[in-house]
Amino acid sequence: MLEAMADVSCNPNSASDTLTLDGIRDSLIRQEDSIVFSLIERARFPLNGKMYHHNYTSIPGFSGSLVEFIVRETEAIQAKAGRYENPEENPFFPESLPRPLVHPHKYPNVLHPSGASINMNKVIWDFYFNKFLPLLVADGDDGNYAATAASDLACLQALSRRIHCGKYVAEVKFKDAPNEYETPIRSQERDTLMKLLTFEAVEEMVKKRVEKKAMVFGQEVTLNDTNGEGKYKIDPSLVSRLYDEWVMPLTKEVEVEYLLLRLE
Ligand SMILES: O=C(O)C(=O)C[C@]1(C(=O)O)C=C[C@@H](O)C=C1
Repeated sequence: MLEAMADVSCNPNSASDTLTLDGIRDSLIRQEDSIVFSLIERARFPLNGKMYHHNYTSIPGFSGSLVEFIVRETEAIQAKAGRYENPEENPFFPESLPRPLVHPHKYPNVLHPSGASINMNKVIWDFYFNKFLPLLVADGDDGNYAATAASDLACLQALSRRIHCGKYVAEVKFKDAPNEYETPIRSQERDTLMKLLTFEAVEEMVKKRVEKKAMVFGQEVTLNDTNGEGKYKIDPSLVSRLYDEWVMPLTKEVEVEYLLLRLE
């Protein structure tokens, strides 16, 4: 019998669920699995660099890279199916997305309304393609552009969802200690807010855990006892670096942005 698993979403499932820091941290832990698996999938392909060049494709009526074309088109289909009605989801190309065609699901929204204006996806796009991806995958071109772009999008969506959960973390931290947060919010002190919401010991645990997950999920599984010792599908220390340099700093950036708008 399957036991109930930690919920992957930060948004409560029903209006009666209360937001707690422990609950959100459990969701962030579960999302680590999705992120590590998506990176393992992307690493099956080489860089396939042509996909990212602006002038490589000549798609009628479209100007941009092939990966941008695929992401825009996929987001448009997913928008029609209601993906962005969920307050946890943020599109990479929010301009002119089609309206949902399906019956709307009523997502409880526990966030302050200004939270909806925070979208860090341009920064996520930039670090993912320009800094992180070349470290994750081998050089080369195997021509599997559509499949590679689909796996890039899976990574981007998993990272974006996790980073934007910063809105929920900030909401719960504010509700737990409004007196501590109100003064720096009123005087718009970013550095004070950043210090208040940072827990270094938690960050150290996150880095260690994601590195371990990359080892466990990315090992070669064989039927003898060796299990491909020491050979991993992605470099475990790179996953820890991903969290250290980009995922956690951007989550905190989302938290600060959210708090700065919290009393509007
Ligand atoms: O768990 C928290 O309190 C968070 O704010 C999340 C998070 C993270 O991104 O994992 C970010 C900041 C804290 O320093 C610790 C962890």
